[in-house]
Amino acid sequence: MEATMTPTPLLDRVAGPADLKGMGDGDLARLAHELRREVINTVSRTGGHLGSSLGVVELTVAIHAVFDTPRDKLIWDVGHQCYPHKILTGRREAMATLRQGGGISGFTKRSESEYDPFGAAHSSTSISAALGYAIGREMGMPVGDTIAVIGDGAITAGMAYEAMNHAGHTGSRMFVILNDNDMSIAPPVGALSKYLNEIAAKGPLALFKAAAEEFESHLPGPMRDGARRARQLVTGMPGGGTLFEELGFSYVGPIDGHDMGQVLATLRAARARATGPVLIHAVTVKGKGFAPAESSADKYHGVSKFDPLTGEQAKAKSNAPAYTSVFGNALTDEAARDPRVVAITAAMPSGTGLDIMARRFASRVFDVGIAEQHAVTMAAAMAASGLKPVCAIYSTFLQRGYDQIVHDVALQGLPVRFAIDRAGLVGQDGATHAGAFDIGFLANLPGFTVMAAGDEADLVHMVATAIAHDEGPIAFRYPRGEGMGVDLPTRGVPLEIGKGRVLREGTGAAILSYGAHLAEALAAAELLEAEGISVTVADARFAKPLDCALVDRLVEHHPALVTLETGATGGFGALVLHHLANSGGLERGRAIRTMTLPDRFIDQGSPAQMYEWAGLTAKDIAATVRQALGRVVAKPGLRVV
Ligand SMILES: Cc1ncc(C[n+]2csc(CCOP(=O)(O)OP(=O)(O)O)c2C)c(N)n1
Ligand SMILES: CC(=O)[C@@H](O)[C@H](O)COP(=O)(O)O
Ligand SMILES: [Mg+2]
Repeated sequence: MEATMTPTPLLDRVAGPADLKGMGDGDLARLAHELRREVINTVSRTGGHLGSSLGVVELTVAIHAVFDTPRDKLIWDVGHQCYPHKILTGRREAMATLRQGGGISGFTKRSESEYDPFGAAHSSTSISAALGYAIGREMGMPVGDTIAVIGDGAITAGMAYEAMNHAGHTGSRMFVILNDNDMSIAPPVGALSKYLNEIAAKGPLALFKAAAEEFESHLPGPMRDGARRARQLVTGMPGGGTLFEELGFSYVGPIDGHDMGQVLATLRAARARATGPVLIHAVTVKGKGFAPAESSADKYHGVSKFDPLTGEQAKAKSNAPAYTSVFGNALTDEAARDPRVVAITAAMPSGTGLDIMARRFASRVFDVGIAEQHAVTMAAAMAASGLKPVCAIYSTFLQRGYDQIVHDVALQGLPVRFAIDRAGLVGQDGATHAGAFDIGFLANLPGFTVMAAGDEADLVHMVATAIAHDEGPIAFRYPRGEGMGVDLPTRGVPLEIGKGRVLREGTGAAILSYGAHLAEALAAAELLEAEGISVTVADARFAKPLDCALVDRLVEHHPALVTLETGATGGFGALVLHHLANSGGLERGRAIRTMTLPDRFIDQGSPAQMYEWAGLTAKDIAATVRQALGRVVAKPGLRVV
């Protein structure tokens, strides 16, 4: 393939950032060109976050050329754009394993490289981390400069302002590079995005204020003159110019983030002169240099394997609808019936399936930007106003809104509906994106109703249940990807709160499943049946209120009970044990086992691989049942005991 055979003579000379130091500016620009091809070629074979990585190629080369990493700490916000950085920092070969089981992570990760000083994957943490390192340096730790690269999407989150507010106060020397490509995963929303567009529209180097004026004198002639003229145009602006300056930062920019000359000159000037916090505003293009990415609506934010010439992506193999679209369609149906239904996403309209509802009811879907905390509190007040808000947030990102869930929703008993996608292990995004903790952290809250969909049809019913439930907060979880392909009901019917269902009756043992691993529970029952162990499989549906009568029945009629969930310890199984301990159920002499995610973070792989590592496959479930029954089956070659 032509693209894969493109020669890379400069990149071939780069074993690490030190090799960039001897290169002239022209070579650095050529290196960026080679690096971009390399990113396209490698990601075409693995899939991953392509568009964001292509947008920071010049920035990456320039930062490593100008700064002294790893002593200087380069911190990528989210880290999904770090592929060029990985290639330049000794991981070029390892890129073939990107996001694969046993391979390198799709994000920055401290354990992976000394060039990754701070792990990421959840957004908007970089400025706090850069400030933490800067304070470390000020207190005598072996740290050089600190540089945070944050996108225009990530900088919508409150945490970025908490950090800038503090950095403006400490006055610490640090650099924030705002990578403004006018895109989040979806087009960015909000007043801030509009504001950044207005600044960018003033043209290159239009605003050089405060300490930045000092940098100006260190720029090469033509840039200096342009900057000075531009600055004169804006002098007299009240308060010194940009929002960032009001927060105590020197603002430099906007610069063209793909013009290597401009980027290098700006970074060199900033590095030479900065005494306090500096924000460099670089305007970039998401998907830069790869026409299919640049011209697509999502700028190839996240792609599967693709043809590096045409950009055509590999298609999903399954024909079953994804849980996300089942949810999106079911919610749209509910919204059509009840005008009080509104939905909220934190910058993930397509990932959550709310784009489906937005196509019919645009004014009732609210994209709040990367602002999960705000999303939850706003939803609480929407509920208080009489609306029926559905907060659709991935399990892993809901963690960020936890105090709001406790304080604003649960304590006030407000009927916010939480649609929790990406429950359980998600695959290539790895541990940072696993939906591991929501069962435990919601079911421990007084007044919360907590459900998990056993299959896609049940998800439709759970959407209906949540919409009908006005008595307090309610949540339902479901996994990433396709379901079992079961027939979907034409209309969701509210479930009886706190009632599970039995799918298969047996006498030898019982499996009580909570959530979409129901399919594995059924498969385990088949395996056991073949060995003569007849198994009851029940779907709890509710972690809270727990169907205690069902639990008691299973314990009474079976010598062994195994609970199953795709969540961490302290979740559904713990609630079952809690009930049995307090009701005397544990004294009946039954063997009880809880199957949860193990007490460790599980790195990326395919979901099937990850569940294998977690010990949650159908075979593992069957083995746990056997073990509970005292029927230990030996591995081949070993004596049966
Ligand atoms: C707390 C949190 N919420 C949501 C996400 C999902 N997410 C990952 S990247 C992204 C968009 C980031 O946009 P931007 O910072 O502009 O970077 P770009 O992709 O444009 O380079 C979002 C919403 C996340 N990683 N973390
Ligand atoms: C970087 C990030 O957080 C998102 O882009 C995430 O990778 C999306 O995950 P899904 O593919 O599951 O929507
Ligand atoms: Mg962006």
